[in-house]
Amino acid sequence: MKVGVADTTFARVNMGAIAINELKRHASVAIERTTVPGFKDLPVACKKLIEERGCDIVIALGMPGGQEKDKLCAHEASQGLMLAQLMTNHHIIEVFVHEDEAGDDQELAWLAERRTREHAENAVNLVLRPEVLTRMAGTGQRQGFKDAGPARQ
Ligand SMILES: Cc1nc2c(=O)[nH]c(=O)nc-2n(C[C@H](O)[C@H](O)[C@H](O)CO)c1C
Repeated sequence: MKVGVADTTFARVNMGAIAINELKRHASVAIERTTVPGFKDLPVACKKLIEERGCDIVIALGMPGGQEKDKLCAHEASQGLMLAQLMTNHHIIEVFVHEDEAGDDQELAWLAERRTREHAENAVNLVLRPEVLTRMAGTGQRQGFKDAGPARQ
């Protein structure tokens, strides 16, 4: 199995390094990494990781800033990532941590690390152990902040 890790220089946390560290904790996988300036550059970077570097799945790591134009661009980048998935028929796990989700730098660093680690584990499970995800169906998992948990009647 080969996992692609695509991250950005715009992000204020080294999310790529965290993802690689977490991937190695869960499986013996080959890893291909690429770093681009910002999240709008991620879709083609992910497509190239799949088509040219043979990745089975890619983790796309980005950090939208707090301004309105950043949020609009994040939506566009997200659509690009979905298109890249459909064009390649491979999963690209989008891990975006919005700067304004956190109250301060410390919480931003914590959130980026938690969300990245949890999604790195999801990526391994999606390809190698899909039954693990099926066992967690409907359990209200969240990546980063606390899980929502299952709804009760
Ligand atoms: C407005 C803007 N906001 C962000 C952002 O919040 N996060 C991010 O990663 N990148 C941003 N960028 C840069 C674009 O994603 C891209 O790198 C440039 O437009 C060059 O293609 C832009 C242009």
